[in-house]
Amino acid sequence: MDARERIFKYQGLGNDFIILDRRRTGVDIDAATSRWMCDRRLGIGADGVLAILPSKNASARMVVHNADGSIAEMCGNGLRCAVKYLVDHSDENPGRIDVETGAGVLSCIPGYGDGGVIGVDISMGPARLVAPNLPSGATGKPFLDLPLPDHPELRGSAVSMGNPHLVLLDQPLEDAPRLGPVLEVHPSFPDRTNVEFVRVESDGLTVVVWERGCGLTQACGTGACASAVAAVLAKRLPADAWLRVTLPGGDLRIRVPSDLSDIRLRGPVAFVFEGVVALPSPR
Ligand SMILES: N[C@H](CCC[C@H](N)C(=O)O)C(=O)O
Repeated sequence: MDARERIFKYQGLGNDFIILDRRRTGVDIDAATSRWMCDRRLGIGADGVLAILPSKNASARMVVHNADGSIAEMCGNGLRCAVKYLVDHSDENPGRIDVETGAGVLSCIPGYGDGGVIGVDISMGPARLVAPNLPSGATGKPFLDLPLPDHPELRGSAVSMGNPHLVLLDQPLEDAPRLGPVLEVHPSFPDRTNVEFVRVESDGLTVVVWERGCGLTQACGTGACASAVAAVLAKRLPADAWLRVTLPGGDLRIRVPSDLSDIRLRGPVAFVFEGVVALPSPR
């Protein structure tokens, strides 16, 4: 019989994740297993799986598996879920938890309420305008023009939060289902990309995200950060201020320092359920 193990479902603004705690064995899951787990009909259902593994440099290491089985460097909503899970399963209420991610070791500050951790404030590290997972032409310019078959040339901002983002300021939000899948696989991005459709408002942003490896999601933490960075670079919103970013699932708060050195992300998180699943042993 396949090995049975406990799984935990958490969500941040409706961006939902299955957590697998593999700190004892250090064994991650493969792409086929994460695809099955995320399948909302044949499996458990989620935008992704977060494997919690041992770390030499932090309390734990988080590996982000997208619903299509691909691995992402970083996930802002997922990290809030992982931090709540770690506190829920410890005897303390720490003031800070460091977690190792594909974007480095990130410091997280849990916010406590009646139900334990109800929100997390993350120092997301730097936003990068030049990175191996961004277009080679993205030489630190805030904008790049993307040739697209049968679409007027799009002007977007390529921003890496560890994972790649193409931010389209003032692109109609309703274009996301049509243009998102086309831009996700734009050849300028070596490892595909997340795509943000952004309406800039006087006091913040409204954003719809087509996520790499997931499609449309209710919220995207790194996407909210990348969108705020693009708006600050374009001088449409102020640096060094907490900005509202409204997504279909609700609001996140983002703070972009003028040097882009450490982007701050603040938002809610919730436990959904715990279960037992028979996972195929790793092939
Ligand atoms: N699909 C993303 C990872 C999840 C990011 C998102 N859920 C967040 O909260 O940052 C990628 O392939 O880069």
